[in-house]
Amino acid sequence: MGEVDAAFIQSTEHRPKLAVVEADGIPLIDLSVLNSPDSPEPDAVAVRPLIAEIGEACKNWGFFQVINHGVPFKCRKNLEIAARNFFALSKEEKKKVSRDDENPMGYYDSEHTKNVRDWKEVLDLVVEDPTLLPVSHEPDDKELKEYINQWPEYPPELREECEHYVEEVQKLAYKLLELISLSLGLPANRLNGFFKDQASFIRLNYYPPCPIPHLALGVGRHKDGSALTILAQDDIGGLEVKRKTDGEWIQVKPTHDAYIINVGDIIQVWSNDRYESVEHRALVNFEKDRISIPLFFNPAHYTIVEPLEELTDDQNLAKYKPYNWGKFFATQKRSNFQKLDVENIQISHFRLSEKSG
Ligand SMILES: O=C(O)CCC(=O)C(=O)O
Ligand SMILES: [Fe+2]
Repeated sequence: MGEVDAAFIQSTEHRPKLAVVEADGIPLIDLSVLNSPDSPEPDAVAVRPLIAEIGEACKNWGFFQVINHGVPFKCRKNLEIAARNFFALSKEEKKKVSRDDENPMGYYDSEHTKNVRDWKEVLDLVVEDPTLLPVSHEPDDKELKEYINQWPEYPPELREECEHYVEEVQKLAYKLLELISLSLGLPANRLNGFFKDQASFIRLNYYPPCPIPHLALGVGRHKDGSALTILAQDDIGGLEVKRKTDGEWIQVKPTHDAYIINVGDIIQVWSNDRYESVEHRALVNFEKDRISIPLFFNPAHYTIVEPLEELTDDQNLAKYKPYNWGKFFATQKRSNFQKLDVENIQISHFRLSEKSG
């Protein structure tokens, strides 16, 4: 294995199978009905089949792809190119915008998922600059800090491309939240209100070629703590989703100009488990590098996440205790930065019934 650090090696059961599993992929959903010139109300009759399709995809997969989503292709392509140019810089140059204890936004190449090192480099940015989040995971510590973006000097266009991209993708996020609300039988705007002081992040992921793709992962298996994640991947492929029906790891084949949408932990809790946040991971490639760009759509730090009252009653009791989103996030960050010997915080820790998540 030469000089590869043992911290990257997955235990046997978590190593990827590199042989392709040909199987039913995640649903591909066409949003063109939303883009018709008279832009229909989200609850118009013409949109109902789409709402049903989204509801089924959220219930059965927790993951789907969308096409004809309204985000201009050029805007995504430009950000991808700028991201590539950033990651092509020397380590020394990239480290000028390293994240640190003071500012958790920036560049890093040493993340661990479930205590195994990920084969990736990352630039993390907040969507609202600055974004307020708790300083500490301690429940009684009310102090907040500002998360601030560190923009690299090179390539100079990265900032503008990123801000433009975020603006466009957020429109898609709000449309999807409306459709998801409606699919749960709620008013279209029921979920959007939580995002007023949103603590959303955009992450530029870069996966360099890897000499041991059968032993390591770009990102180890995990669920997103977000409400919703909107992911752009390039045409290399590598994302795998754990299929709910049989626990098999299924590849998400790159589809031109599609976005991959996944239900995060927060929607799982809001929906009282009608929709589930599903495990996923990213494989790496022996020859090729890969870029992916998730936008983690999160509510304000002060949001108390709990099953929505409209979705619970005497027959369908709340399955989770309320939790504070900012504290959840701060706890997660704490165990990501250091390689802690504790299990990362999960929504299952707030579960009221016996079933574990
Ligand atoms: O690179 C990918 O395809 C997935 C990345 C991911 O799941 C994440 O950054 O949370
Ligand atoms: Fe993820």
